[in-house]
Amino acid sequence: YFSLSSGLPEYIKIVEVGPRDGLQNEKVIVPTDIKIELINRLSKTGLPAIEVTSFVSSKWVPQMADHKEVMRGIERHPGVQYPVLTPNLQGFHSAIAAGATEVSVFGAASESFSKMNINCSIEESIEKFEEIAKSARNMDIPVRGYVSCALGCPYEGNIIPAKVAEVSKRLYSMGCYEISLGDTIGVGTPGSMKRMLEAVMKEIPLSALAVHCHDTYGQALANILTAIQMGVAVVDSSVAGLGGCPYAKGATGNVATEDVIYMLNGLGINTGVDLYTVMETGNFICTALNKKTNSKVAQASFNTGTIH
Ligand SMILES: CC(C)(COP(=O)([O-])OP(=O)([O-])OC[C@H]1O[C@@H](n2cnc3c(N)ncnc32)[C@H](O)[C@@H]1OP(=O)([O-])[O-])[C@@H](O)C(=O)NCCC(=O)NCCSC(=O)C[C@@](C)(O)CC(=O)[O-]
Repeated sequence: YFSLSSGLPEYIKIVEVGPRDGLQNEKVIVPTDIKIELINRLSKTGLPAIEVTSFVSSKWVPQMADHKEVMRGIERHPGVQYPVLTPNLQGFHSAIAAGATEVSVFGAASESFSKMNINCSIEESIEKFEEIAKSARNMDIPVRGYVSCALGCPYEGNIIPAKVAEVSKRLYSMGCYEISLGDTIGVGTPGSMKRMLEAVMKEIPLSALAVHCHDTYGQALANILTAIQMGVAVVDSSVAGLGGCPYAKGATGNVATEDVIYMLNGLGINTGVDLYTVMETGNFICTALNKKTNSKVAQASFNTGTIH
């Protein structure tokens, strides 16, 4: 739904990826009860979707080894989606057995990244995702699809928009209800975001697109603004700007949920999310991890004691 006056979406759905993308790269294993409390607190902020964990190999990503316990331990709030990452049928079946009701498959627009991240080529990954999509369809489980390296790859550098469009189309055609376009290493700019989205929008309805921006080069909010000006109405973000992919060296955190909400509030766009409660949750997880928040809005508010 667009506001006629601004040309921007009236409502933006925020997909909170902090408990998964935010924590997966933390070196010290975060206790399971802290992860559960983080998700329970996030559930009370008005966020419509919270990515809980990944059903991946604990040898590859040790931080996500407690996926079953986290999935089983959280309180689920009505109206909130709790997706989990599943790279293959094995992960899908474990996720469902642990009570997951939505899954995400995660592909890439770069061959090298696909190999490094999930140990198979793009083509092989599509076959695995098709198996998941088929089983999910039979069980009425919604599947979300990620495309990593949409604006650049840590191994290959530039990625052409046509490749992003091609992988996105394959995920959409197999039944993914939404395609989240990941700027995995945060190298994109409003220019490259626009070119990439123009290519993807030729293949996929705008209503099925999301953007997932990392802030490595400080471009995330500008890139998100570009995407929403083009009509994208789903934005992934991470509380306190935690995050980074273990297979994308040097990639810093995801864009902070607090900063996205602050920008959207300023644009008069509804998210249904309470900024103050998200900031308190950011404070909770940063204290638990003994680190400083990456959210500029949280830093400013704590420094000045006010929220604008
Ligand atoms: C995909 C695999 C498992 C392939 O790993 P593999 O070694 O090729 O798997 P395999 O099928 O050959 O099996 C080898 C072993 O892994 C086990 N295994 C096999 N599958 C599973 C599973 N699902 N869960 C648990 N265990 C599993 C399997 O049971 C076996 O165990 P063993 O017999 O040796 O004891 C591996 O490469 C992996 O776990 N990769 C982790 C990838 C990951 O989590 N990356 C970070 C998330 S992606 C991201 O952050 C980007 C994103 C989404 O945020 C968007 C963006 O910013 O771009």
